[in-house]
Order: sequence, then C-alpha cells, then structure tokens
Amino acid sequence: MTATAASGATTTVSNLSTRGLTKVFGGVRAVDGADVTFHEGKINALIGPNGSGKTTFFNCVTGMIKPDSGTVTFKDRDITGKAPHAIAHAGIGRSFQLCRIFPRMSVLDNVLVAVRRTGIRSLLAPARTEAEVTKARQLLVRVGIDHLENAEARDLSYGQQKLLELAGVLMGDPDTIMLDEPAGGVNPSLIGRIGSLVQELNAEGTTFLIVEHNMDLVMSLSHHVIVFDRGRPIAEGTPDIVQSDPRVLEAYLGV
Ligand SMILES: Nc1ncnc2c1ncn2[C@@H]1O[C@H](COP(=O)(O)OP(=O)(O)OP(=O)(O)O)[C@@H](O)[C@H]1O
Repeated sequence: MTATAASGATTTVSNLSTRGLTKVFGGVRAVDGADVTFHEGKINALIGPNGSGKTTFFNCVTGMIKPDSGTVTFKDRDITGKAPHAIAHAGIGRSFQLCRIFPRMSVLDNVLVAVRRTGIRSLLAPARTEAEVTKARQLLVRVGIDHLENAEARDLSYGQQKLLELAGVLMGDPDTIMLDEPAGGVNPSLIGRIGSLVQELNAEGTTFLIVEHNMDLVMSLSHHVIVFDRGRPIAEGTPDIVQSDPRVLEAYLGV
C-alpha cells in the first residue's frame, strides 16, 4: 500500500520484507544478500531470468529452505528459518511451481487436506468438520471447478490443478499469498481465470507475491514489479518503469 504523508512524499506500507537474505548451494549464491520490500495490499511480481534465484528466494521466505544468513520479517515478526507450517499459520499461503496435489484423491478431499497440512496437532484433529466441507465447496465454486468436486485430481487439466491448489491455499485464510509460476504450462483461458481471481482476491485485501515468466500477465496484473538478477533485486517499480529500465533489458538479454 502506498500512503501519502503530510509532506506529500509517498511511503510504502509493507508487511513482508527481507534484509541481506542469502542462500548458497555449493559455489552458487542462489540468493545473494537480497533486500526486498513487498507492498502490502498490492499485487507484487518477482521476475528475472532463469536461475536468478526467484524460487530459492520464495523457498527461504516460506520456510521450505533455511537461508544461510539474513532476515525475513512478516508483520513486524522475525520469521527467518521458521517451519513452513508456522509461516503458513502466521498468514502466508503459497503455491508451488510444480503443482502440489494428491493425484488419486478427489478434488474436494484435496482442498480439505490442504487445511490439515499445518502441523502435527491439526493432523490429529477430527478428520473433517461440516464447516470445513462447506468452506471447501465454496472455494471450489470460487475458483470455478466445483463441477469437478468428485473427480480424481489427476484427471484435471494442469490449469485446473493450479486452481485446485489455489483453493487449498485459500482454506488457510492467508492475508498474503505467494504464487510460483501460476501461469506456467496453463492454457490461455485458464490463465485469464487465474488472473481474474488474483485481482478479485486482491480487491478484497489479499497481498500477492507472484513469480512469473508470462510478461503479459505480470505487466497487466502487477502494481509493483521487482526484478531479480544473480540472487538479488536490480530494479523495481511500476510495470511501466521496470519495462523501460535498461538494467532489466541487460539482465534478460545479457547485453
Ligand atoms: N537445491 C539446489 N541445489 C543446488 N543448486 C540449486 C538448488 N536450487 C537452486 N539451485 C541453483 O540456484 C540458482 C537459482 O535457482 P532458482 O531455481 O532459485 O532460480 P529461478 O530464478 O527460480 O529460476 P527459474 O526461473 O528457471 O525457475 C540456479 O543456479 C540453480 O541451479
């Protein structure tokens, strides 16, 4: 969110930021001292050439891997190195580059188990409540695949599986959602559906952080674009500003 202070200067409101975040694999500095401030209440995109460290950065923020150094702060709390379920519980939901669903389970059960993937205590709770089933069905309506409720997840198209994964993310009522390549491998009509859903949810107050290679989608959806190269941001701003930044062209084309 961007607020205008009394002086007329704009300040960024952020609930999620990193400072000096670093992850090294062998000799590769996949994330290299990244200082990133996401804009709260906005659709933020993280773009950059292949191998620039976007997914590793996401994994460090969401607890899938432990950074070697640096900090991740969410709502004024240091969440660096916390377990994924603790970070999800704090309010950050995420999807994966390669969709994570249970292929032989029904669509409805996939949404229901999503809410159970938040630590051992919830796994031991009663299998499902009526309220959870109602909520899962409402979310399937919302993402547009309620007619497939009883189908096995493996019978869905890849785009439908991405919508299913998003329904699962929404079961946790996150206020911030991180999507890793939501349009990757998805047909154009479902890309449109995913884009509309992101805009609807954002209008209701959800902050988004999206890693995406589909530039049409990024530039049409995002309020704030952060460009990664070699493990750290090299440029950021509105889509217009980023597209005309020579450093971005250089990173992509290597010129
Ligand atoms: N588990 C790992 N072990 C070793 N090296 C890794 C590992 N994960 C990532 N890397 C390396 O870290 C660098 C950053 O990779 P990462 O997948 O984070 O980039 P990316 O920007 O998400 O790429 P893409 O756009 O292709 O998905 C690459 O050089 C990659 O080979």
